[in-house]
Amino acid sequence: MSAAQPIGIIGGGAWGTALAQMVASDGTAVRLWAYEAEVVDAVNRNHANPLFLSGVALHASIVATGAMADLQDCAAVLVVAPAQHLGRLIGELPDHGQPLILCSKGMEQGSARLMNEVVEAVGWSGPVAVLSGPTFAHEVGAGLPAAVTLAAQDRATAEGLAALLARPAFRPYVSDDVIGAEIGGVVKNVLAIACGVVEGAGLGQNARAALISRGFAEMTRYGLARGARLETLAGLAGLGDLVLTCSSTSSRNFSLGRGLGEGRDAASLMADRRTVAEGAFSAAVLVADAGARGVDMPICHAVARLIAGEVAVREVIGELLSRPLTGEGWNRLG
Ligand SMILES: NC(=O)c1ccc[n+]([C@@H]2O[C@H](COP(=O)([O-])OP(=O)(O)OC[C@H]3O[C@@H](n4cnc5c(N)ncnc54)[C@H](O)[C@@H]3O)[C@@H](O)[C@H]2O)c1
Ligand SMILES: O=P(O)(O)OC[C@H](O)CO
Repeated sequence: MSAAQPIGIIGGGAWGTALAQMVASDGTAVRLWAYEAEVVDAVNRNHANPLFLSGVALHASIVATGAMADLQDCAAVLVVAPAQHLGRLIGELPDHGQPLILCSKGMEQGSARLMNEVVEAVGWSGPVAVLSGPTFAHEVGAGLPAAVTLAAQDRATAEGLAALLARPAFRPYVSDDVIGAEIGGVVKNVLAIACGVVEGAGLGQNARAALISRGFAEMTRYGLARGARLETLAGLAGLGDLVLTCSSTSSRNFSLGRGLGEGRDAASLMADRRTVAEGAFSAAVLVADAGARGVDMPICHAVARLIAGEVAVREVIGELLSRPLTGEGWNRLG
């Protein structure tokens, strides 16, 4: 890794573009791979990405490309593609052992793989890290302060990448808990949909707070079952991101849930959007994987059924409220 080399980014959506802006804020050269030719064109001609991050004047050191080979000499590559496309895109990136920093928050449908497991299956030869935390793209793009978890199995790798990415308004906290950092992001997206439903159905703020607390218990049960550490789940990538995403209509997951709570159906809500609400793609595979591990996730299960159109909002709320009374501890399975 050398500071003189450019930093690569795969994904010209809101988050990839905001990260490009953050990295370039000290003059660092950034190569931004984007799927849409119109994004490549707008970044290179107008230093803007009106399709995904409007209103941000991008630094001139950000150069966009549609050719993955243009990222091969980068010091590190941030991977910010939607989770269902990540494996395919990394397979197109020339592998010279450069570090990958996974910034997507999702689980692969079919395989139930977390993003670091997808990369492992591709056979990437270099170090792999996960960057996750409470970070709305439009705020980071505007240069507002944010803190994230940056996790890699090898602590020296995490520290090196944290030094490469840290900026005055962007503060990575290093960790060696890759699984915990990923699970926080996956589960909070599903729970944010549930919180949106609570808002859309007008169930009140008490219900929202209860859902965040019981949702965190689900995140913790599942995370611990997969070997994550409690301190990670209670940190930026877990509870921190859960609180952010469950509290704001800036969240695409929350706003999808709000539409469901207002009585619209998932298929039409999803068809209406260009942006990705990862929780809609992760919910079913997450609860299936949790079930296979003997972990009960009733709120996430309710979201999966709503997304699939299997149940109406009123019905699912009635089911959740009529579950048998139980203890509050997060180590119990049910
Ligand atoms: N937006 C945020 O605030 C934010 C913050 C943290 C993490 N994330 C995560 O970052 C990831 C990317 O989200 P985003 O917000 O940057 O995206 P976005 O919702 O702004 O845009 C959609 C993205 O999907 C891409 N895309 C669509 N079809 C594609 C295809 N067939 N192949 C490859 N790419 C395709 C588009 O090019 C675009 O980059 C997600 O996993 C998300 O959870 C987002
Ligand atoms: O808009 P959302 O719901 O994808 O959330 C964006 C980020 O993950 C918040 O940290």
